[in-house]
Amino acid sequence: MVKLVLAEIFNSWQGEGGSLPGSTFGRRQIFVRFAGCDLRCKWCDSREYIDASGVSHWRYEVEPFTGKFEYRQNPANLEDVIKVILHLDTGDIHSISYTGGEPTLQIQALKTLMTKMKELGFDNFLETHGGLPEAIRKVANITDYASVDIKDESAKAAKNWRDLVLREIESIRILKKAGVEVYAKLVVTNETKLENVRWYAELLKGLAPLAIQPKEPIDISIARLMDIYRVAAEILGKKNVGLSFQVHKYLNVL
Ligand SMILES: C[S@@+](CC[C@H](N)C(=O)[O-])C[C@H]1O[C@@H](n2cnc3c(N)ncnc32)[C@H](O)[C@@H]1O
Ligand SMILES: Nc1nc2[nH]cc(C(=O)O)c2c(=O)[nH]1
Ligand code: SF4
Ligand SMILES: [Mg+2]
Repeated sequence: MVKLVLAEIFNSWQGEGGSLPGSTFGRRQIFVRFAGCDLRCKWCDSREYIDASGVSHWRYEVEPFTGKFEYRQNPANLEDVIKVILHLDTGDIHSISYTGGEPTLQIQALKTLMTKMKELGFDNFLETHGGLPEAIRKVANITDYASVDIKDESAKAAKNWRDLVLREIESIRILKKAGVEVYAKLVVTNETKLENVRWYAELLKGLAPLAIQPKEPIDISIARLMDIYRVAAEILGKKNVGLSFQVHKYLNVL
């Protein structure tokens, strides 16, 4: 039987991605948040879920936006997960979002769930750090949309940060080749270096658009954000860069 180590399932609006192609910002989604991550971004807002061994239960919304949850023990059964997703289907669901933690760490279970959701008529949106291109390859042909983070040096996500960025680019290449609508997301901080932004933009040129997302809570200055944007646009082209904010946090929804 297929098992998944999950954190939560809920129904909301996609709050990130801005207006770039590949973004599903503002669309209704059912979010499936996987537990466990192999990176340690210093500003991660899902920190309580990145050590999977500490996530004994997953929770699911009883009804959308009620704030009422029920809890089940991990690992979850695929059948229960599908039942919960279908119960949360409000009839206006654009796509199912797989996030985390890092969903691609449980690639076999993720692939089974994504395949099942396609069979049930849903589109798949993958939110990933992209650091595992070999895993990405296994789900590329059942993914409709993907947001792949490029981890900035200031995130201090991993020891070999440059290698991580190159793997993220490789994941984007694999997704694009499979026909996925993919964009890259860069979370920027007041420590983000312009020379690094130039490097990411060179790597992404001709490959995917870039959403620049200020780290929350926002402390980067507007002047700095403008500099980062301009440097990226000079290399990627004016139409291939945009801002993204975590709008769900302003709405106070999940
Ligand atoms: C929690 S991560 C899970 C998916 C995957 N592990 C990743 O990092 O892409 C979901 C998204 O939230 C973003 N994020 C997490 N914490 C953030 C923060 N404090 N400010 C802005 N974006 C944040 C991540 O960069 C990522 O794009
Ligand atoms: N509404 C909403 N939009 C989101 N976009 C990315 C999210 C994530 O944590 O992956 C997220 C999330 O947790 N909630
Ligand atoms: S990769 Fe994603 S889940 Fe993992 S620590 Fe970074 S932001 Fe959090
Ligand atoms: Mg989030």
